[in-house]
Amino acid sequence: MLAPISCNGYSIYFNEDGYEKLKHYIVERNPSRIFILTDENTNEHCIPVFMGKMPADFTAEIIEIEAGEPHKTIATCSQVWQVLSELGADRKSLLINLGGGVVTDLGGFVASTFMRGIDFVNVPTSLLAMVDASVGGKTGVDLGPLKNQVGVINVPGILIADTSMLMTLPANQMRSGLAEMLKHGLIQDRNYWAAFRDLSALDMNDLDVLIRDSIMIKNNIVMQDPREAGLRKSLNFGHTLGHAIESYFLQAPEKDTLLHGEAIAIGMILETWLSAKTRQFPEDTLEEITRIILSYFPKVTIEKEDIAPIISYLKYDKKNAHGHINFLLLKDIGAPVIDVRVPDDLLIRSFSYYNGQPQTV
Ligand SMILES: O=C(O)C(=O)C[C@@H](O)[C@H](O)[C@H](O)COP(=O)(O)O
Repeated sequence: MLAPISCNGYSIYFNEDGYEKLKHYIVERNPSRIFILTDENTNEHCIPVFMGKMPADFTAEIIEIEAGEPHKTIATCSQVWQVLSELGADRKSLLINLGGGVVTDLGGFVASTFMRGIDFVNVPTSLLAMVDASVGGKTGVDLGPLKNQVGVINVPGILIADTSMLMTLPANQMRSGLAEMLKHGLIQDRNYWAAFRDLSALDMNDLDVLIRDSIMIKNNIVMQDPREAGLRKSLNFGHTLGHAIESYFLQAPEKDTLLHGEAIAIGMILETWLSAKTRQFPEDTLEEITRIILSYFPKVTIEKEDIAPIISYLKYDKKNAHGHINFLLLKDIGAPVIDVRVPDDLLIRSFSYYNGQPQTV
């Protein structure tokens, strides 16, 4: 059994232990009504798993939203607030967010604002939500293509990380979560990063431990800096350019949208290159990181004419201050440097580096 992880004001429980703790939590809090927020995919694949692990007399109203990043909007929140209201939710209601990062981000925000705040519980069902999105208290929605522009920091009552939820997850969604796990190694722990050099050498039991360790890396950072005054910015490695790329692909009609982790994988290559150019990050380690990331994430075509509009999205990054774009770069693996300014010509050249790398299968 994996031991629980103690966070700021709540705990993360693993697998079967999580459902036992949820049962106690419900008895203790005695909510007047229980609602489960889900999307069409998790309603089909994960609600049956969840219900199968709860007592036979457990009842809840299911609220389903449309799946995918384009639905992580204030309009979807309005619909959920409306349904909660129509179904008679009150301040003692409990919202269980059962889904990937869109459901846990949006559901956390809906719960934090409905009647000025009701209890919520996170049951992440994607790898990305399990190791990253549902941990640490960032909740919110996008503003058009701009990522997570509206939200609050607020934590769930408890979080269940049940790795059996991942059994039905498509391979591209598993890869998307892997990007955040790679990030946790790069910003904090060389040994953790090394575990991903050869994924074929790992089995399902290793995955449970890697997920637990990933959550621990993130949680250690969040505990020290819950409101992102400094250290927590390291969790944004790969996200300055990664979010800009994700936003650009979200709104470009001729482009297929990228999953969050797919965009962050590109962002990590670009930002490691910038680290080598501005912070003496070792060139041989840059080459290794690029090779490993590209072995998991096939090259994405970024044309010359895409680069300027991508860079223009950087002005919306939440780490910006006083009109400056602040990058999180690395001196080495496990040695983040916050608030680095990077000249525009280097930004453009970082894309040439990415585009010049050999294609992987
Ligand atoms: O929890 C954090 O802090 C992070 O930055 C983790 C990121 O991986 C995550 O994607 C987060 O939602 C992005 O945060 P944002 O503040 O850049 O929207």
